Amino acid sequence: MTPPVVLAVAATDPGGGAGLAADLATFAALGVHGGCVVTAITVQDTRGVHGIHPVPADVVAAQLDAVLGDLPVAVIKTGMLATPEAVRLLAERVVLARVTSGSRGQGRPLLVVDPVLRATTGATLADAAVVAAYREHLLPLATVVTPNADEDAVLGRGHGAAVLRTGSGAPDVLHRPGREPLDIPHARVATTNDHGTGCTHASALAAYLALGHDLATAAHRAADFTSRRLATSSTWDLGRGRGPIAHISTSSMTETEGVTA
Ligand SMILES: Nc1ncnc2c1ncn2[C@@H]1O[C@H](COP(=O)(O)OP(=O)(O)OP(=O)(O)O)[C@@H](O)[C@H]1O
Ligand SMILES: Cc1ncc(CO)c(N)n1
Repeated sequence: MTPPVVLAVAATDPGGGAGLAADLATFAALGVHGGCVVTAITVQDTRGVHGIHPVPADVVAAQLDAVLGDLPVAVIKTGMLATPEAVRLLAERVVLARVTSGSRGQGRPLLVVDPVLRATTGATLADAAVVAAYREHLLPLATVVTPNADEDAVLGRGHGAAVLRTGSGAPDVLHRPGREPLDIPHARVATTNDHGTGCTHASALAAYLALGHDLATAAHRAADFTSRRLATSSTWDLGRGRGPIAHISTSSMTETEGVTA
């Protein structure tokens, strides 16, 4: 069966924990085809972000036009967008894009915005101009935004999109316009091997939406998927800082047991 297509618009992480590596691994694990538009190359490791090199705006635009002009993108998931120009030109294309085949018919692709403003390590990943561009151009188009508590405070509300507020030890809370907030409980995993957790969670949410689940169901499943990945990485010893969240499952590790040992 032809899978739905989810397009990640985000940056690279050479260590493979966060950004596009997390997005594509999560899409593959959940059975959707993933595209990836690169907005920036980061220099980072599990200890911190050492450099961010934005891709020129016309090259971001050309990548988007290539994919959106060819594949039936059901859901667009954004991560680090790096510049206000990238935020704006993506928003312009989201308005014009149409899903030309697949389960969602002829409408606009759904839009999952993971506002990457700060890394787990505390590094700032977006400046005030990027935040302003999010507020003005992208958030009003979003199906759902997935800020953590800090990002929620920085971005504010009033843009009309649903908000799945994550992190800070409490359950995730899904806020939908005109409806009561809904708690999304998830099993808490005691681990510092969590680099890339936000990217993994938002990508799982995007994949479940592409598979046809409603927002509440997709949020429950994304929380469950993320907890299971953290449970897998909790026993790992990778990197000198906050190790990566697992992008492989316990069962795929069993399959390869002995091959690399
Ligand atoms: N230790 C944990 N155990 C279980 N779930 C977790 C844990 N840490 C985070 N999560 C879940 O993962 C999702 C994303 O987490 P969080 O909001 O902390 O990401 P983030 O701050 O955006 O991450 P990053 O900045 O690394 O991308 C949320 O659903 C959150 O509840
Ligand atoms: C590329 C990239 N995207 C997102 C994050 C947030 O964790 C990160 N550290 N790096």
